[in-house]
Amino acid sequence: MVGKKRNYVEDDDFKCEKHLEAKPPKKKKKTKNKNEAAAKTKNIDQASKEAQNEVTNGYCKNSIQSNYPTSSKDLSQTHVNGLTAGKELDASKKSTNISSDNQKKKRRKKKTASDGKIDSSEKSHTVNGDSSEVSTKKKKKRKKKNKSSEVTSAKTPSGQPFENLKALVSSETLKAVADMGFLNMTSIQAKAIPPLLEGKDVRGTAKTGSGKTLAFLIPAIERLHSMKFTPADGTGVIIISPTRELSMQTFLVLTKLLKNHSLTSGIIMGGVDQEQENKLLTCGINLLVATPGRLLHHLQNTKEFNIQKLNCLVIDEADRILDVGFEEEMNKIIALLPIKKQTMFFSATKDRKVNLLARLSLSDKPLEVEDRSLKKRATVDGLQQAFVICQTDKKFLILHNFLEQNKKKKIMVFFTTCNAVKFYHGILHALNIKVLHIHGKQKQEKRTSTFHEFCKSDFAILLCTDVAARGWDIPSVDWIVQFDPPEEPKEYIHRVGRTARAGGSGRALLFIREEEQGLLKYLKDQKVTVQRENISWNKNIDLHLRVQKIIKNNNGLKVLGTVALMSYLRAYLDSRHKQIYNIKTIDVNKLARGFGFDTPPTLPKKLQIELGDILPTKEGKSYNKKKDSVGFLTKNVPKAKSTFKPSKISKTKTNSHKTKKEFSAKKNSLKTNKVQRPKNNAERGNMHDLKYDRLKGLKAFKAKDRIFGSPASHRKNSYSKAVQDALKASREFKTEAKSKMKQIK
Ligand SMILES: Nc1ncnc2c1ncn2[C@@H]1O[C@H](COP(=O)(O)OP(=O)(O)OP(=O)(O)O)[C@@H](O)[C@H]1O
Repeated sequence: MVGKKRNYVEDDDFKCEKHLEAKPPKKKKKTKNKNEAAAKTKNIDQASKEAQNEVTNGYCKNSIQSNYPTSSKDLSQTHVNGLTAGKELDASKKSTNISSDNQKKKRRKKKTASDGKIDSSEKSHTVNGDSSEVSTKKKKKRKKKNKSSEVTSAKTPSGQPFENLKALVSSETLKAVADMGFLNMTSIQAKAIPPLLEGKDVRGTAKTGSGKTLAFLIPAIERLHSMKFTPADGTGVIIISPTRELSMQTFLVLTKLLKNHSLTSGIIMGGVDQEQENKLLTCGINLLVATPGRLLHHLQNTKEFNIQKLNCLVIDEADRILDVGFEEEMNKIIALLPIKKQTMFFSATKDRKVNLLARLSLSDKPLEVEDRSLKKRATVDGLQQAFVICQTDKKFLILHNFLEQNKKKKIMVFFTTCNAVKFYHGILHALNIKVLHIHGKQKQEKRTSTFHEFCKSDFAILLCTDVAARGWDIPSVDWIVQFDPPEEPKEYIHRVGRTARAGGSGRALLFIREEEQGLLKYLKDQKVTVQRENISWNKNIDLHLRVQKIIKNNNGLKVLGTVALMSYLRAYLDSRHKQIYNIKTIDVNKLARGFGFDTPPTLPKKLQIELGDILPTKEGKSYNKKKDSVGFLTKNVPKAKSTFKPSKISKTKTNSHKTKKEFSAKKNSLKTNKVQRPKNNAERGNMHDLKYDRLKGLKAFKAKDRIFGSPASHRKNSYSKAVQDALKASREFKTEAKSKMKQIK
């Protein structure tokens, strides 16, 4: 039972760090031989594993964090990497010192320079201790891997040190921050932490990867620490994040910061057993990280969820929370929370909707804290951005070429729809390119495991949707490729923000069609500079045929491709930014080729009608003519010249049905009757009567004559010969039928 004041994952996480700390260079230096050292490490590993199991088992019963033991470990591993890198840097510094000493000695001994080099490297091996056991290949890998960490250390913010907060922040928190390897505050941290510690409401905006998480977590922890919060006080801080992965990430940073505190922390989010979460909330979670939907559920249904003493509400990526349709939930959540509380909003971009939310939840006008450099440039300095203009059918060829050339890189490739991610994952897999994929329609377990696999990898390719665009702090991502431009233009900034984080460097490549260049104007307005680049794809001409073959032989992929193409069109149809994404500019043939189809697949009628409505049909210039040439849509949708107008029938389903039926009935009757076309109005009137007669029978025809009091003979003379013949035939038919009936009787 978790009744004591403690952080549930703390032990698990802490152990991970201990495990790493178990191999300090000094200890290794002392060991006499390699075997002894290896045995020692083994023992430590085993001991730590055993202890870890105990902890995990102990908490499995009571805490929700036990759902993510591996993820916690993995993530903490990646976070701890920074520390390890720091140590290695120190070690390398030592080794250089030693090497220079050696050189002096060698100079004294008049040895050759090359000898000196060898010796110095040998020395550095001794200093690093365990590195002698590591193969050179591994060392190279590690060096590469730590590149970004080195950059991070090199570019550690030169601002105020965290030590300056000594008077305001507890020693427990400061120690944890120091243990995380952070000495100086980033700009947003230096600006936001002091007013937040004073209890002010703050709306913070700063570039991606600038350390916003610590900026809101430190004051939130300090607030509860100063109030001596215990589990019996319930929840004092709620941190809302838009995605599950971001929640987990924030939660892990939180657990690191709470390492020396007795405050409790927990996480609730979609895709996790609610019963377990109920138990967790019953225990009293002081700092709670949550996704909006699940938080609302517990606020409405879990009686034990105690928020009476709620002090602080943090909304991370506030604009995204409203974008992804959580507006209603957020309004309800805010209505259910105590009015008197401190509120913090953080994001890399601003939105008008956030103003609305700010007005709803902040008691006074919030203090605007903004990274000054945002006014000059919306993205970080270490980021190189380029765009390539390509036609829809060439996009995949360029991507394939790009991935082939960057096999040893860590790459994220963004798509607009889940179906596109699934489809291209299948195709690349069939083309023997190993890729990971993540999207919103995946089960949570799969999503989490893929996320951690990508985090851990030195080089890997991750295909993803915008579910991965916000807040993910993945180490050493080299490239952000946007295969589809973002549906929401401001999402561009968040996508490219997954690289060049914390002072590091990275590159981004955007694929756009010529007609989508409106996005560049938007980006320019947002102070994002993107350079044009030309990328070759000529070598890949036969790739298109290979993809076609794959699709032909794999029905699953064929279906996925069709669905992905449909989703693409749907996204275009539904886009709010018609000035950038205009359906009229899409050439469906090229689009289909981009999805590996020779000719476009048959689309559902509903979508056909929607497309027909939107695309120019009168002129029949581009779309219809092109479609006709490959037979696309011609089966089901009439041509522009036809009297049948889709625009009329698309209003309601029932109406359209009627009109269609009437239309085809008229057409069929005209065909089967083979009646001559009427030459003048009089004849047209007679024709109508004749058709009426044919359709409804002679009886109805005569009854009509009776009603109007005009015998059929009255109009006889004006009838054309064909009409008279028809009348004669029907009369004959009638008498014949009568006589036959008599015979039967
Ligand atoms: N003071 C600091 N010094 C050095 N590195 C830091 C500091 N604070 C945070 N970091 C590191 O910077 C990286 C980015 O931090 P964080 O995820 O908080 O950024 P963010 O501004 O929230 O980004 P995003 O807008 O993408 O969510 C993390 O790896 C974190 O460990």
